[in-house]
Amino acid sequence: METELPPHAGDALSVVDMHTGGEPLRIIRGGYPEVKGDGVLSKRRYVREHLDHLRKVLMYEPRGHYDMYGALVVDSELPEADLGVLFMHNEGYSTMCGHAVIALGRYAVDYKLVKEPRSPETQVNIHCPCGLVRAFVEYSHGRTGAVRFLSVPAFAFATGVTVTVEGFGEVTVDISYGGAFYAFVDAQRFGLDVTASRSRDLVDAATAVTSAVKSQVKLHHPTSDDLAFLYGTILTDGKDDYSSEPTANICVFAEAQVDRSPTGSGVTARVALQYHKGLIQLNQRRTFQSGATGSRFTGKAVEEVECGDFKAVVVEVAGRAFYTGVSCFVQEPDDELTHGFLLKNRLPVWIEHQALKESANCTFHSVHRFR
Ligand SMILES: O=C(O)[C@H]1NCC[C@@H]1O
Repeated sequence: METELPPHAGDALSVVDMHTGGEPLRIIRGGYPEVKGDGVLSKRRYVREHLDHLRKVLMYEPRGHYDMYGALVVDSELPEADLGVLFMHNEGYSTMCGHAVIALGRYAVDYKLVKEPRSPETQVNIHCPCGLVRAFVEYSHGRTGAVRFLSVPAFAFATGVTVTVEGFGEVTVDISYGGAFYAFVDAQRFGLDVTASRSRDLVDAATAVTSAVKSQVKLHHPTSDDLAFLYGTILTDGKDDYSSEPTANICVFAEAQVDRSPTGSGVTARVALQYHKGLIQLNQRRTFQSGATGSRFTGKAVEEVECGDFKAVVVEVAGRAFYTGVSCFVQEPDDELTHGFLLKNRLPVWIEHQALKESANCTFHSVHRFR
């Protein structure tokens, strides 16, 4: 189908839209300028400094929405990578995204970014900012299906850290890394239920925790300072002991953005945490359910590895992604809203004023790190 473009200026941006467990993924296919940089991490810095206006065009309204998520395929410096990728959301560029890896696995096979698809699974090596993630895409009779991926080394960073949370007092959290750092808290601490409470209440509690951890706990990653930041807070149903029943969680990341999926990097971090606490064994698979949509991923720790000083695990996460459409976006020079906008009603007022990102004049807890 040939699409006739309406009046516009500059390059049109073409995308393929997918969703994984309800979480959108807008994959940029064309119209994006060259991304400079020697490697995926330096390309991530480049787009942040030079091309951030295009993230807003594609993620924000009127073309996207507050919770839109995107991926830009880039060249990777790793010989074993089939593709590199940069992730984008309502606040910037994340370092890992499991729901995107699940969608990109299918996309890479369907759009021929890998040479020869193989049955029953085609391996797609995706170089994410956090490192190389190996995806395995079901492939049969020319059709792609479910995807599983093996994470970068994941580890419990600290458990039982008490922070002072605006509006809630002292809250004890665990912090774990699954390609991005998350704080984990049982939603019951706030009198909430991850599957039944109003999203607004879950967002307020999780955002307050994120803000507190960001200002009170200093994070560290053994391989790169670019990875050492808190991406969000995951509220759980507290069901961390092994069970064949699903356990639910909801992830609030970036600027109070709500993941509709069970969160691939969050499942990775949560499995690492459960393994660290001795609650699950290697190869013991658990099912993780999104508190937002009920969609499910599975996750299991498959191998013990080291990551700097940390005892880490490789986690396998599995899920399904689906195509929702293709679009071509344009801009008109006399449209005063063409650059994109967000309704600023998601953050609690006190956080908007205090600015989530402020890190100056913070007192950091020194936390016990696991070796
Ligand atoms: O599945 C994930 O890992 C991602 N979903 C949105 C937030 C995380 O980056």
